[in-house]
Amino acid sequence: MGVRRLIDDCCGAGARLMPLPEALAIIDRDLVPVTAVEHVPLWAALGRVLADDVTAAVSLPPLPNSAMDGYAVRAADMAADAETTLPVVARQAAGQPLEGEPAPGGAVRIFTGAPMPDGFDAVVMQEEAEVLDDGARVRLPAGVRAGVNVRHAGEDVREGAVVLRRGTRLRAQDVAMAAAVGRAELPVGAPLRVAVFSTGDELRDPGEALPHGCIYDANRQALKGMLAGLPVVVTDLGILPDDPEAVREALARAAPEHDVVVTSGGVSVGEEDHVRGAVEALGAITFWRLRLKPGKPAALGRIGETVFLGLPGNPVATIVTFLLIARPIILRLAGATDVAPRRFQVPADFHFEKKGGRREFIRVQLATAEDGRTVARTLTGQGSHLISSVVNAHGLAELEEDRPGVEPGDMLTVIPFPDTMAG
Ligand SMILES: Nc1nc2c(c(=O)[nH]1)N[C@H]1C(S)=C(S)[C@@H](COP(=O)(O)OP(=O)(O)OC[C@H]3O[C@@H](n4cnc5c(N)ncnc54)[C@H](O)[C@@H]3O)O[C@H]1N2
Ligand code: MOO
Repeated sequence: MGVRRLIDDCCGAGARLMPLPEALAIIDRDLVPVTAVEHVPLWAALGRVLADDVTAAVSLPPLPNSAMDGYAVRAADMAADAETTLPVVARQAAGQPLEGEPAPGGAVRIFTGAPMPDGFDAVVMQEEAEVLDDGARVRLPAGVRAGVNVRHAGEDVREGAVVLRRGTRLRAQDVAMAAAVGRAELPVGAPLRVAVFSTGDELRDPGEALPHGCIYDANRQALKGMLAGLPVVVTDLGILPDDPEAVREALARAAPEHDVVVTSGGVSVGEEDHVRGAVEALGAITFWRLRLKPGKPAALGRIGETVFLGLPGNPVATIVTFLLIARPIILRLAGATDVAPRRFQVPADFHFEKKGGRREFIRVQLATAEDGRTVARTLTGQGSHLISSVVNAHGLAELEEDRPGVEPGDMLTVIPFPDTMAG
């Protein structure tokens, strides 16, 4: 008979914990976009997921045009090794009709963005031109070659080209591109309906009295804050008691009205943890318990057509599992194609001993070292109950299951926090 040892930071007493990549593969395989398509004006499209490719109705630029305020010329009229003086024969401003006759042997006063007159192929910026006779003539430097300071038609975008791909989560620059190619509206996925609630008899909302043994509910605020950056409408269903009936009833009521229900707390193994049981009674659990730190008790399931996400109660575990699992799920259901968090390689500036065989996500700050390089640092303890560890961080460093720890100079994979959490 072997002697059972006390488990500190365990991988679970016997139970198999699913590795994170396996859980993400299930999400990839099983979850498909659920949102309907709606057409919205550009200002409402920001942050939404594009439901169809956008093709350019016009080339950008539509015509060859000047990159500078100055004088348009024909390179053939210019001396290669000497200054050239030309009469100013016409004027072309952006958005205005051409004034005068842009004849060969003359220069055209031109402004940034104005179309190049036919046959003119170079622009001298006005700082390099000497204006003579009150602007009737201009002396231009030697060596002006065809093409200088001219923007070519279609050099940015060709008419008919796909400029934005379906599945893109629209950023300011994407909306700018849509506008530039003439789109006033875009087809986007309807916002996902997401319900959020917390579980735990010990929880009170800030502003309420705090009886002995109680704490304020931080997780609902964290979840709503992180959801604020996603294409969703959120229903806040408040705090549920540690009571199986109440949890089951709340889930049964919320599920038909929402695409996703996210809970925090009550998914671990204690007899006060009722969330998983309620989901099993109403639907099915897809996975429960991951080889992940923090976040081991995270659960994914279904209640009817609704996706259920049970995030662990420790606040840092809630935040980490939201970023690693809930956020990609929500983006995927919303039709986005690029759903994985971005990862960057950054050298570590600290020593850290990793315990256990879970994939661990520690909170790091990105700082500038003395030699000017960006490095990852840790400032505080890493317990999953320590909210200051996320407050003082810019992102998560990912330590693979079999990694013994971190030494200064080691390369780390860092996931920066998304916008609503970034500093
Ligand atoms: N015997 C075991 N105990 C625990 C295990 C385990 O494997 N065996 N796992 C631990 C891990 S890891 C985590 S994470 C937690 C998660 O448990 P639950 O999801 O059931 O969460 P609760 O027990 O309800 O709460 C855990 C912790 O977090 C606090 N909490 C909960 N909700 C909130 C909230 N909305 N705002 C702020 N803080 C919250 C709660 O008071 C507890 O302190 O289980 C471990 N236990
Ligand atoms: O380690 Mo638990 O997984 O989040 O606190």
